[in-house]
Amino acid sequence: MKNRSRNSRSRPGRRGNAPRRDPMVGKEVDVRIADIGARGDGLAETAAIDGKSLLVYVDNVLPGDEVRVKLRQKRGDGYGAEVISVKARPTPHADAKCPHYDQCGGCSLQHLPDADYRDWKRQRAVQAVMRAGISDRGEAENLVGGLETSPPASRRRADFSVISTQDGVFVGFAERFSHHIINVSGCAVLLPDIVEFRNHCQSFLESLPRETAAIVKSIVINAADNGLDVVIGASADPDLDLCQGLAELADYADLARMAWKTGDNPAEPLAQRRTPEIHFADIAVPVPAGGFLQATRQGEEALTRAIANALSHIPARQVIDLFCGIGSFTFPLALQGDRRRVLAVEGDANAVKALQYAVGRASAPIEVSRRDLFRQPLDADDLKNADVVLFDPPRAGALAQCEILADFGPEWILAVSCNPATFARDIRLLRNGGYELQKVVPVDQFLWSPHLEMFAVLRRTLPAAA
Ligand SMILES: C[S@@+](CC[C@H](N)C(=O)[O-])C[C@H]1O[C@@H](n2cnc3c(N)ncnc32)[C@H](O)[C@@H]1O
Repeated sequence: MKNRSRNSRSRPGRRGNAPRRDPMVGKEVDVRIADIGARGDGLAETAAIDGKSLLVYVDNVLPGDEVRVKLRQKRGDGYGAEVISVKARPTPHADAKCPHYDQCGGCSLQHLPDADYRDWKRQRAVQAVMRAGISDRGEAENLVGGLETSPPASRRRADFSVISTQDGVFVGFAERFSHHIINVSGCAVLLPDIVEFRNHCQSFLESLPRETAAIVKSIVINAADNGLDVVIGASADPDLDLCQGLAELADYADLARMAWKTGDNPAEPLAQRRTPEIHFADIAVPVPAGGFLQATRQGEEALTRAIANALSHIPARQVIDLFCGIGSFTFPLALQGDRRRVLAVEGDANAVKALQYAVGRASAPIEVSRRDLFRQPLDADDLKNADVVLFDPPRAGALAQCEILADFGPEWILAVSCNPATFARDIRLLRNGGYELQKVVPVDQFLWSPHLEMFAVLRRTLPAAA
């Protein structure tokens, strides 16, 4: 059953200005899939239509597939398109691992045979290295190591959207090609505890009057080491009955904590049995409500291992950990292998507070600083005593900081990135400043999706600016 959201209704008063319908939308064409693009869709070129061939992006296909497609919506320089019929599939598609695969917009690459999937992901890293300026494919291939993949059922964070309509309650992810939310009562990538709690939430919301359930808009779940940490996002505050019902649900599911967040207000705890904690290098760190965690424990371990391997060749006493969050890498940097002094820098107040608390309890050689690294990156003076800088920015990358590192960075830089596009831009900047890219490790924490994390080692080969 579809959920009808306000977004999908036509808006009165705008009809007179409605844009003209694109005459290409709805056309049916035959295509042969040439490749899988960066967002995971099949890429194909149509035969000439009105004298011009078009690029189409097709979901759920493999290179070599011959399919008839219907053009849906304009997308960049081409059109998104939907398969109407299949003429040939020279490579058999892999069986879907998830019951919602046909509908869910989440992990769209389950139909790739495993070896092809792994190769496609690794090639995303090779392409990013080439976009960073290493144009020789052989050289780029040599720099990129094997893909580190997380297993199914290991994702420890879920951001579910929630919508309650006359057709029912929907707690899940957006459907492919639409804003409709589908119920994901089973999920091949999430930890089973998260899926089970999602199912409890749906039943609970279905038991409420519709206008009460309708204030709930999202459910964010982090799996801490000692239980689930849940934040319910809503458009209004809960009344006493709802608070009571939710506290009972939290108790029944043995959650570590449940919090409520109205609009942009801070999350307020509704029920807490234990402070949610996560361990880095055996140090327990309290997890802020809805705070950032690496998506899987295995992914975090792969990145930590890659950092440790790099540092085993680098004599480093002073390390700067930029965009450090609650310290996934900070504690291993300070406490594993050679002990090092670490300056850990982060913009989010809750993350800084949690990290400071854990550093104090562990008496670790770590100084924590809160700073907006987009507006106020570390300058030459801040960087002068560092042997190594590690950075792990959000998807936007670390442009402002890399501009300064290119001129004044230390001998070694370790870069972690969750976005191949900004990774390429930032690494290019550093290379132009005199760094050599020595190694890249691709880390797959988002199984069967186009997302990819990368770790890179860079060494200065030209002197820093005076
Ligand atoms: C990809 S996470 C990495 C966190 C940490 N390294 C880890 O592995 O857990 C990016 C971090 O950058 C922080 N961040 C985002 N924008 C920032 C900014 N402008 N200045 C400083 N930190 C920022 C986020 O709060 C988040 O903790």
